[in-house]
Amino acid sequence: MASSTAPESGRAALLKAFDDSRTGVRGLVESGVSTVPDLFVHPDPYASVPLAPPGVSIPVVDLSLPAPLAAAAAAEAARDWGFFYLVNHDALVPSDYPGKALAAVRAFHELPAPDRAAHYGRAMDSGVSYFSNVDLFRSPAASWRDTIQLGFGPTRCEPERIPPVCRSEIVDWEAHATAVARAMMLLLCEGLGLPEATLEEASCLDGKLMVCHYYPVCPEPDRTMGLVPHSDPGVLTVLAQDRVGGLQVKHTNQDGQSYWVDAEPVPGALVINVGDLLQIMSNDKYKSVEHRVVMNPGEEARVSVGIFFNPGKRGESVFYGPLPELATSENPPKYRSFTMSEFLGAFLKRDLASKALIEHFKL
Ligand SMILES: O=C(O)CCC(=O)C(=O)O
Ligand SMILES: [Fe+2]
Repeated sequence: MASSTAPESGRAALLKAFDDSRTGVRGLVESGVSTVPDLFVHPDPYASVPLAPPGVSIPVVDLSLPAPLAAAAAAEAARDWGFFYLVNHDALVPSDYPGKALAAVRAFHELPAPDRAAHYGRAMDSGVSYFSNVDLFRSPAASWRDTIQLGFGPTRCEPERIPPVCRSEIVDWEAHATAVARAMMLLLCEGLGLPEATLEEASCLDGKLMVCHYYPVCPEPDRTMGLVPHSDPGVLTVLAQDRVGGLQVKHTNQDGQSYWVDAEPVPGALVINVGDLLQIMSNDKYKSVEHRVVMNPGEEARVSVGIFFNPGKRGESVFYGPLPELATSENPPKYRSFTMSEFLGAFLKRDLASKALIEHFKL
């Protein structure tokens, strides 16, 4: 591997060779790497912001509470943390999910290399792709992660393109997670004093991208990251994680101190988070916050499945911005309006890191 001072062209050639291997980071591990290759080395990945003191945790929203109480809890969590655990969602999610989907995704990523390689590629024409690092050719350092990505709206992927080993579980989970997202959007609207169908009527359940991540075991966990700090661009994310752990959420407390809080796996809990578009639509009432995935030092690879919910209406005459009810003369709009093609274009131009997307639309 090239040293970190290798000329840019050397790095580009190494990235291409890695991508051409078609087997992802899991393939590197299978080939027996005992160090993190330079392409994946992040300079001082864990330096900037300290870890939270023990006992600090993201809030919990209990769906078995009466609706007004659950709405108040969701609104408070979305305002103060941008993240929460959702528990007691058994009216919406069968008890064998999301476990069945997580196990099926693991089974895909642990298929023999040639079977995975057959699916590898970055094109999303069929709505399904398997690759390592969505921003591989744009980011300063690659991360220790492989992903199956699937579009479920506004155009739905061709189900027969989903690898058979995880096909039915992924399709089932998409339906269950959508039921959860609908319930969350109702609560979050209620928490803003809006008619409960406001977000759904703005088509926010109709654009869906699913990411099925696999974070292989890492020989030098302190030198790389699973996923760099970023905020999610969409409206709302529903995330299921297995029991390995590694997700961290940045939180600033009332004294203005920022730290990373472990979103440890909680059995029976989903993780829900606010995306940049919901921060914009809520005119900053709700916050989209940075999160990242650190490498776990253990002997087990981590699996997570996220679904990003976005507006499905993409026409050039459909504009998104602060909801009119929330942008008043006392509380003027903090963002300008834009079409989804402008929004997604701005998102695709950057690497994953930073919250620059929201700044781009700030008034
Ligand atoms: O793997 C995780 O826990 C987080 C994934 C995530 O933040 C993302 O895909 O945007
Ligand atoms: Fe994320």
